[in-house]
Amino acid sequence: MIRFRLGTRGSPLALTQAAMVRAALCAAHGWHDEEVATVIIRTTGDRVQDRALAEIGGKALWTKELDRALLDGEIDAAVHSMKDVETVRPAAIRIAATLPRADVRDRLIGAASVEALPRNARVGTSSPRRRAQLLRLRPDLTITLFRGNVETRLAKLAAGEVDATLLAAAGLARLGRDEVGHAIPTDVMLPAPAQGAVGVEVRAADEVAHAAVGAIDDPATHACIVAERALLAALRADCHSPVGALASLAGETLSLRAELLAEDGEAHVTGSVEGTQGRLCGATLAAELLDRAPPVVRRLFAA
Ligand SMILES: NCc1[nH]cc(CCC(=O)O)c1CC(=O)O
Repeated sequence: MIRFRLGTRGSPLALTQAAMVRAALCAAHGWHDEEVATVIIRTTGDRVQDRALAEIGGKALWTKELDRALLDGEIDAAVHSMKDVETVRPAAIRIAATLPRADVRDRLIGAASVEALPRNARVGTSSPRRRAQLLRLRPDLTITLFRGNVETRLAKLAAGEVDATLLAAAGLARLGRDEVGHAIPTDVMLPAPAQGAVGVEVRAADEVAHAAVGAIDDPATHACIVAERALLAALRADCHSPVGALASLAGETLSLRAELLAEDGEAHVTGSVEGTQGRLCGATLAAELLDRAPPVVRRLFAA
């Protein structure tokens, strides 16, 4: 008997994350593996491999089809890498759980550190944040567009298309590739908001699914993700914006750090805030950063 249907993208990373959610649900409710169905949903982002995602312009590249399947009742919940989830979600959908967060850092593959990259090295990434952060530290680098799932990128690197690339430690670890590359400390490069967090969304009106999924929520991770996403929302930014952000929780106190950059890293602004309320921390820090941002940075963002 199928008790619960989990929707996911079909990439190896997405399937691994869906399996983690399934295992957590089974452990929490005493269900058997075969009682949780994994429904693979193909998304626009999976089909478009050759252009920068930011260039396509459309948002919701990874979530639109999962949202539709969820709202149509084809699935009971959708599993996401939270960093790919749009800043503003439909009112009929809500985040019911985040799994305990993995290593939040990026890993550099191809050199031991950003400083150790050879002069004028070519680094492949399609992330505007990683591009801006790298160019800020190393204006001599050539950043080239790099797409595809984790294994594709590692293959392109091995084939010599670029000298180095950056990938999230969390994704590498989930694919059993944790030994690849070198972790970049978060004080050198702040990760993307919500990097390393797997989230599960349900229909806002589905109390049964909400309760079932809520049982696997990690409240500390959830609080941090709320703060980081609130910052993005206040900036009217999304996962294609040159923004790094990282929250941590000590007791009741949230600490949120963030960085906004110009596209080519020629200017940036960083700051931090502490508080007990994630949404307020995010909004406060966003306003404070916008206030201090150089014009070339400010014009990329909101308000
Ligand atoms: N944008 C792709 C994406 N979305 C989530 C992860 C990694 C897993 C995570 O951050 O939870 C990745 C790959 C990467 O950035 O290297």
